[in-house]
Amino acid sequence: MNRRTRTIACEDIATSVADALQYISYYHPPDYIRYLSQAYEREQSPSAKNAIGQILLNSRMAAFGRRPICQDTGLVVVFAKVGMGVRIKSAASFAHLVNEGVRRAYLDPDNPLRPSIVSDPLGRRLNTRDNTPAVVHVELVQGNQIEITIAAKGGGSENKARFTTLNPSASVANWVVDTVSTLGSGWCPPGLISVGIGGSAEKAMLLAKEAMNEPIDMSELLSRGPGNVEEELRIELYERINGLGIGAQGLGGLTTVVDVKVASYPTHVASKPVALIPQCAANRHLTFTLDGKGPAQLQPPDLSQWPQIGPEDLQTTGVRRVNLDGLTREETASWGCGETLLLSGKMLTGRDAAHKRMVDLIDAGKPLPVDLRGRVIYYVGPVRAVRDEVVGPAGPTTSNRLDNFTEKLLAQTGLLAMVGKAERGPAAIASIARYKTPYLVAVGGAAYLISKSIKAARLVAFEDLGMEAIYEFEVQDMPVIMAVDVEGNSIHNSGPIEWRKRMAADSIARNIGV
Ligand SMILES: O=C(O)C[C@H](O)C(=O)O
Repeated sequence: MNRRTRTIACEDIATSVADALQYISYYHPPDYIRYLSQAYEREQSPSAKNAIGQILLNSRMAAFGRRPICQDTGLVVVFAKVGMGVRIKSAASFAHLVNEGVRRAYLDPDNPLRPSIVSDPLGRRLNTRDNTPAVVHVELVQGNQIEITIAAKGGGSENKARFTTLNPSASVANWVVDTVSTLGSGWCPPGLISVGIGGSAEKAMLLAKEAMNEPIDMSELLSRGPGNVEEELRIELYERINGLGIGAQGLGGLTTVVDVKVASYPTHVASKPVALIPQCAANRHLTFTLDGKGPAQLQPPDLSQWPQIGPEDLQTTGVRRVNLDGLTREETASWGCGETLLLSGKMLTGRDAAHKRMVDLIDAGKPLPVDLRGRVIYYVGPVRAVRDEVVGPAGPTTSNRLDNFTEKLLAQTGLLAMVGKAERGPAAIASIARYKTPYLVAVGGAAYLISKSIKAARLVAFEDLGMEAIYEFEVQDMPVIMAVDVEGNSIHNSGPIEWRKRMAADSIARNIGV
């Protein structure tokens, strides 16, 4: 190893961070694509297969179009290992240099990313407008280089992070499996579950967060067999989590995780801290090294490794075409759980902040700025449009964050249907059944593909909310799956149960040699 002190220019850090964030906004890691392609081939649940197919097609389109894989372009998380033989030529802090890179990447005019960070999280929750600040972890290590692992972590999967301190004798595997079974699918499976064990509370979380960026190698591990207790746990968790039958987008199916990561660290004799963090289908991370010779040189991945899935492969039989202009309650009542619909016509958008404002207006007895009667609402916060786009990537956001507003909105407005992502909670399902207002899902992680079915976008209300404002979209053949029907039946309840049973029956059949 070269032990001379090396000087690294501040510009190299900012430029490399900006380039890396642009790169991961449109290039999935090839290992994830390889594993997801295998999951697509293997999948037997039609809805889950369709969802994985959409994620793969979206990935290829994003890579060629150099536009974000997902509308949630993430919270930037950096793990920097700074060699003690490095001198950084800068009057500013390391975090400041990273944030300069973040700012440039998110405001890049060719591929603007969605600023999703709010300051004053307890109070006014004001968007910082350039996605700063990043979360930066720095470790001093031997050597004279800086190794930076950078990730853009989606909010939906981050929301499902969990932590516990177990008794030293308790089973980590049981806690992880029980916890994953309660997470629902807002974390956008198929992805990864990463587990950190030991250290202290914050150390366990960091272990899990860092481990999820390691290469995906579950097939290799399964064929060579475990070499230590961490690897034994990885295999057990991989099999048991997939055995839950959650499947892609929680629709029920064979693949919930393509890998499980486990990292551990010595801990107190009385303790067993355990952290769990899911990684969603918008799996975005990259590691690069700076050695004083300029910014990192990032080579595009070999896109021939991306499967050639086209829209024609995603048409399932019996797709129902729906005209949103002139939609009636009789028609929405005929939609059955699990059916694929292609929506055309006008729909409104609205997510967290717009829902809060609308319900505040209802509570204050004031009129809403837009009439929701007879309309369909899509829970989305898109990326800003560029060039000839009418809207940037525009995938669904997690619907159950809006459950608290649902009863009031359905009772007061005459809304006809809702489109979002993942399961609804019991109270929202009861409201859906009470007001006969079904709930549909679009595929989380297929945002660029979905944006291509949006033919026009018009700002309608709450402009100051930025990407959270209410728009009217005109869509053509936007693919969605019926998730909760007007009787309150939910595919997110029935799908996983069905696939869990099928997998259990299959493994019984295998064990008795049928
Ligand atoms: O913020 C979003 O657009 C989506 C969010 O990441 C979510 O998964 O709910």
